[in-house]
Amino acid sequence: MSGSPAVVMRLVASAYTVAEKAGAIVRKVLHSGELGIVEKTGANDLQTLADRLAQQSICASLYRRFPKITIIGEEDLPAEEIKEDLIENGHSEEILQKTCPAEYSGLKEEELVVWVDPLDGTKEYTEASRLLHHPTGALTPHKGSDTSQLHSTALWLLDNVTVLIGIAYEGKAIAGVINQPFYNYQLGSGAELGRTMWGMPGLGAFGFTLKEAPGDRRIITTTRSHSNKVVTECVDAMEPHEVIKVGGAGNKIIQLVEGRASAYVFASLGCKKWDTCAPEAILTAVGGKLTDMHGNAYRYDANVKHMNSAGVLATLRNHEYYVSRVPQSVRQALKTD
Ligand SMILES: Nc1ncnc2c1ncn2[C@@H]1O[C@H](COP(=O)(O)O)[C@@H](OP(=O)(O)O)[C@H]1O
Ligand SMILES: [Mg+2]
Ligand SMILES: [Mg+2]
Ligand SMILES: [Mg+2]
Repeated sequence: MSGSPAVVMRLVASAYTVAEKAGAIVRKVLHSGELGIVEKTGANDLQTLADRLAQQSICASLYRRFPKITIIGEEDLPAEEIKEDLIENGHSEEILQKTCPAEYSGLKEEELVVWVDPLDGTKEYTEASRLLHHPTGALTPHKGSDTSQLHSTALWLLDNVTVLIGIAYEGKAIAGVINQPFYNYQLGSGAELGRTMWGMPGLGAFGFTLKEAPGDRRIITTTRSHSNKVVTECVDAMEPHEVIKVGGAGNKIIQLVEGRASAYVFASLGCKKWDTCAPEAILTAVGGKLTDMHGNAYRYDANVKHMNSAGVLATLRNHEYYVSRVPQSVRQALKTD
C-alpha cells in the first residue's frame, strides 16, 4: 500500500479504540453501582449514566478527528462541553495496515454517516446491576449459595451488553465495530474483560472466529425483554428446534457469527438504525444478511427514519428460508417503509 490510509480506514481504526474506551466506561459505571437510570418512553426503554457517558465519549472523540462526518447516536443529550478524560485519541494500527476495498478508498469524511449505540442491551445491564449490588452481596458470592446463583445470572446478563459503532455510505452499512465489555467473564475475577470485533464487507471480519450453526437445526435467537404476541408467533412459525432469548441486537449478531444461532428474528418495531448498522456490516462481511421481515434491506442515510419499523431478520445462511416462513399476519402488521 502506498500513500496515506483511506479516510474510512482511519475512521474504522479510530472507532475501534473509541469503542474500547466506551466499553471501559460501561464497566466502570457498573462497578460504581450508581447507574443514574432514566426512563425514556417507558420501563423497558431505559438510559443510564453509562449510555450517556459512552455516547459523549464516542461522539466527541470521533468528531475531534473527523469534524466533517455525520454522527447519529441513540441518546438525546444536551450539547455541553465534554470532559477531556472522556476523549480517546488512539487508533488501531492493525486496521490502518489493512488495504481498503477499492470501492471505498476515495470516500470523503462528509460522505460518511456514523450510527452509534453507546450501550446496547441497557435493560439487561440494569438488571445485572440490580443483582450484583443486591443487599445480600452477590458481588462476593459463596459457592453453591443463592447469591452465587444471582452472581452467575448477573454475569450472563452483562455478556449481552455491547457498544456499537456502524459506518454507512450511500445508505449502506460499510463497516462496523462491536465492543463487548464483559466478554471473558467466565474466567473469574482476575481476567481481563472485553473484546472488540470489527468488519467491512469486501475486506472481512476480525476479532472472533467465524462458526456456522449446525445446518440441520433451526436455532432462533430473539428478544429477551421486548417480546409480544406477534414476536412469539413469528418465532414459532419458523418451526425452531431451539429458541435463545438474549438481550441486545449486537449480541444476537454475535450469536449468529459464532454458530450459536441460525437466525435472529424480531417481528416488531423497537430496534433502530444504531442497533443494526454495525452488526449488519460485520454480518455482511462474513456472507450473512440483515433485512426487515419482508427480506428488504434497511438504509442508513443520515436522513432516514430511526425506527426499523418492519422488524429485524438476520442470518448467516439460508435467509430466504426464514423470509418465506414469516406468516402473512406478521407481514401485514409490519409494513416496509
Ligand atoms: N419495544 C422497544 N422499545 C424500545 N427499545 C426497543 C424495543 N424493542 C427493541 N428495542 C431496542 O432494540 C435493542 C435490542 O432489543 P432486545 O434486546 O430486546 O432484542 C435494544 O437497544 P438498547 O438496549 O440499546 O436500547 C432495545 O432497547
Ligand atoms: Mg436504549
Ligand atoms: Mg441498542
Ligand atoms: Mg443503546
